[in-house]
Amino acid sequence: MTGPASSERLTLALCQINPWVGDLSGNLERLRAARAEAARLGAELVLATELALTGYPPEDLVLRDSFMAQAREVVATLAADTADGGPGVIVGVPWRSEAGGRHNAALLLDNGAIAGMVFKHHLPNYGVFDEKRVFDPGPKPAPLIFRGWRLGVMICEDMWFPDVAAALVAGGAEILLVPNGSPFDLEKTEARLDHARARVTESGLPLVYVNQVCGQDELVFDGASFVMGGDGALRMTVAPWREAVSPVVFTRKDGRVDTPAQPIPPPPPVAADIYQAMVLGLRDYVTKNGFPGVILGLSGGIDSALSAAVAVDALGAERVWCVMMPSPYTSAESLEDAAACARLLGTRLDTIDIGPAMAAFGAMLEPHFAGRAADITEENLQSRARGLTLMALSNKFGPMVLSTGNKSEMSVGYATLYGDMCGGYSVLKDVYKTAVFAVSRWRNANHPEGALGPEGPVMPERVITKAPSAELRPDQKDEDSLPPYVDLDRVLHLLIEEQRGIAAATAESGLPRPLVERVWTLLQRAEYKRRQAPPGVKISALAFGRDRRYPITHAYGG
Ligand SMILES: Nc1ncnc2c1ncn2[C@@H]1O[C@H](COP(=O)(O)OP(=O)(O)OC[C@H]2O[C@@H]([n+]3cccc(C(=O)O)c3)[C@H](O)[C@@H]2O)[C@@H](O)[C@H]1O
Ligand SMILES: Nc1ncnc2c1ncn2[C@@H]1O[C@H](COP(=O)(O)OP(=O)(O)OP(=O)(O)O)[C@@H](O)[C@H]1O
Ligand SMILES: NC(=O)CC[C@H](N)C(=O)O
Repeated sequence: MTGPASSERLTLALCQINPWVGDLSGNLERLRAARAEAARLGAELVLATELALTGYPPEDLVLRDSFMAQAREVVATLAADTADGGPGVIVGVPWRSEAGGRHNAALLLDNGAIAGMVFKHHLPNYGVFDEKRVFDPGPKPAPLIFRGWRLGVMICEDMWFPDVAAALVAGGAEILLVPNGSPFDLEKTEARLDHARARVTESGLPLVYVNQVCGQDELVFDGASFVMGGDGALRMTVAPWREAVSPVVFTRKDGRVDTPAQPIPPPPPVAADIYQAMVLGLRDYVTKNGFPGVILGLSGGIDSALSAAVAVDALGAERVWCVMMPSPYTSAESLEDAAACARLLGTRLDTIDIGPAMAAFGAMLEPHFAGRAADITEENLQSRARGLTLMALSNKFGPMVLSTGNKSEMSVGYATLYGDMCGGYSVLKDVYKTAVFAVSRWRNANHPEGALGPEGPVMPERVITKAPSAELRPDQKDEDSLPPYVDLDRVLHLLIEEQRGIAAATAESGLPRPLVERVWTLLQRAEYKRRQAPPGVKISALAFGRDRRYPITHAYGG
């Protein structure tokens, strides 16, 4: 089916795959498999994602000469494959130019050789990106010539500005091809489509956008590749959150290049995207770091219930181990709810009473605490007894501890260092508590595509409707010490994602200024805790960590 493209027709395969950062030989095999599938589907050209041969983002790995040398060897192997008369490949790889620059490059491989290359011109250096640290910017590219077609390749960020597309148009490009390593966040889909449409409107050319689908530390990439016609209308979308090799046939007629419109499904609901991001982020973190599974404290509360559900959907019930660790303050309701969650999810549930640990620490510290009333110290001891227990089980049996704190808690420091903050990874870290409720409801009513967990509900309704409580003292409720979560989350969103000051956040939220001031103070004061928190999936447009880098020590008052 394959062979040279006819002069009027080009079948291109969008290669939405999951490269592993640093696994060059594995990525070579992934690309070979995708190319074989593309050939089977009749494609003449495979469009892979940004830095597909090394995985994206490779960060400081590219500063190593040995890494760059290995990337070159893998390119030579893949280029040699294309001597078979099958599809050519446009593949992303870090590349040293003749002049010695280190570039984020896309290479065209065809007929057994490197047939052309472009270097990324705009290196993103904001938010989670640090590309200027490791790459040199390339010149504005010229179109690559492939079997009689002039292909305008612009790498990810290069689509976000007009100048690269303009240079490609000036060079006679007929189609714009955009390989991406574009991380998911809740505002990203719209931004990508807006930038793509702007480039199409300026150039009149069709545009092919292909993105990787994977989890990489705190980033998750949703795929969501698409093709846009020269009129700015979508011609085809690739389902997000899973790998795919999707062919698209372009025809050239009367000097215009186009592809027939395919049905475009409606975009998924926000809760579905948040859920799928957490599932893929956790699955790839656990799998790529070689853990047999995860272990977590299941309290009967909503955070651990949702974290457990995500873990089961990501890894399968047999790789998720839940532990209920009651104290004298644990209610019968919590014990029942934890048991019901584990039953619905089909996971193992052990019960380990932390009463003996509390008694032992109480006795050890008693002479030293003499004359001091019980306070938050004793509450934190309970949280730490649980953290210690989970860490011991992790050490003995190998599963990674899954941390369960959400973004509302991480914002205000409502979590215990070396206690419930123990863990290797967190799925809720960038999800506000109000979204935790919404996503839990969504999962109880839906079975996500590809999920390994149950078809039906994953937690009893009562877990969603009861008042959140840390149960660290009798009758404790979160809202005794925090504003109601709807108010807290509203203010946090204004202060964090919207970057408002106290006065603006007060005016926009309509909430009392002292409440906003208190949230601001808690937010600033908790930076030291966040620096010690485990990594977690970036979901919002401004996640803690690389995206929002505030000093721990500062005197700015908001
Ligand atoms: N700037 C800074 N740099 C470095 N360290 C700093 C620091 N400021 C305080 N510290 C240190 O941090 C420690 C205090 O932090 P930590 O020991 O964690 O304790 P702390 O933040 O005082 O208390 C834990 C909070 O989390 C809440 N909690 C706990 C457990 C579960 C939940 C839940 O529902 O999810 C909520 C609990 O109700 C309480 O409000 C002290 O040792 C203090 O010296
Ligand atoms: N009794 C318990 N048994 C097991 N784990 C617990 C228990 N209590 C707390 N944890 C662990 O500590 C985390 C912090 O929980 P806590 O109940 O203090 O507040 P939370 O943030 O409301 O969480 P959740 O909604 O899961 O209860 C829980 O998510 C859970 O992983
Ligand atoms: N890899 C990149 O260049 C990513 C930057 C781009 N603006 C995006 O997030 O989609």
